[in-house]
Amino acid sequence: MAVEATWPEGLKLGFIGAGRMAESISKGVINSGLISPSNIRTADPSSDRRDAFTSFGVTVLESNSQVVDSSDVVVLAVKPQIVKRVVMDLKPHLSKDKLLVSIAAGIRLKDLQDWAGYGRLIRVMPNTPALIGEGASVMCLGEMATKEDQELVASLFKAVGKIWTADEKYFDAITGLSGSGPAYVYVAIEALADGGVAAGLPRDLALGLASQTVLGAAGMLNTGRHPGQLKDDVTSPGGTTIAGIRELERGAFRGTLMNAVVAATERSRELSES
Ligand SMILES: NC(=O)C1=CN([C@@H]2O[C@H](COP(=O)(O)OP(=O)(O)OC[C@H]3O[C@@H](n4cnc5c(N)ncnc54)[C@H](O)[C@@H]3O)[C@@H](O)[C@H]2O)C=CC1
Ligand SMILES: O=C(O)[C@@H]1CCC=N1
Repeated sequence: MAVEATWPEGLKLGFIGAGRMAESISKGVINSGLISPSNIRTADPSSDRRDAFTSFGVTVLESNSQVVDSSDVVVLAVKPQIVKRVVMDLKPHLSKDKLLVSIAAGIRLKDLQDWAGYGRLIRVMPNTPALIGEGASVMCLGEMATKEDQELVASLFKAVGKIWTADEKYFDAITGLSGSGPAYVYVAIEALADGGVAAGLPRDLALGLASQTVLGAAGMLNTGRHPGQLKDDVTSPGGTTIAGIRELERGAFRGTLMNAVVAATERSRELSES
């Protein structure tokens, strides 16, 4: 049986950076009922982003150091390129009583540990469907992270979807698959809708059908059946589906998706080496 997500009463969660991923996680945990907005705080140089967080009840502070000072768990949610500077600026405020969680693509635990000066760190690769409680997240633990820290972060991300623990060596590939993956699916939905329009459907109907078809097809995996079996169930001999699949194969659909995951993995690796 799945363990229920719990969050200790009054424990404060801070986000350094109030961008899209921080918003997906915050709204996801608020909507799940795990944490109330009054126990979440953030800071961001963009007034639009500050206003966005204020609008759903999160406390917006003046500086990153205020977020750290007033939080027990601090999520680094800025772009990978500025993580080093941000963490080094925060170093005087960081100490072992803070659990630091990084969601930055391509930023390794050992670098974070050097910059932060301690190892009570957890690295997580989430994805944006956390917003609707359907996120896919993976974590790996820094040297000093405890079993309780792992459970706390598991609770946080379980409230917004599914969470796995994996060795850090897999993180570039995880980023290329589940971190970036929602975007590949949106491109596919857009293309399916365009196909419907090309075949004469009104745009609204085409987009509605494309979205619901992808949602329903993904939900069918909960039956436990393999995607190949589910594909065969749709595909009548000499029918319409095999005519469509033949075109997909002609266009190297599978190879193209595989290459997309590998290209994103390589980009994550580059970010970790820069
Ligand atoms: N967007 C996604 O689907 C995913 C993003 N990530 C990671 O999450 C992190 C954030 O990405 P997004 O939310 O997409 O980016 P974003 O650009 O939406 O958010 C970053 C935020 O940081 C703010 N910021 C810039 N400088 C700052 C500073 N010095 N201090 C505090 N805030 C500052 C920006 O104004 C912006 O609002 C990245 O490291 C990314 O690799 C991880 C998984 C998925
Ligand atoms: O595109 C990016 O770099 C981030 C990391 C995973 C998803 N978005």
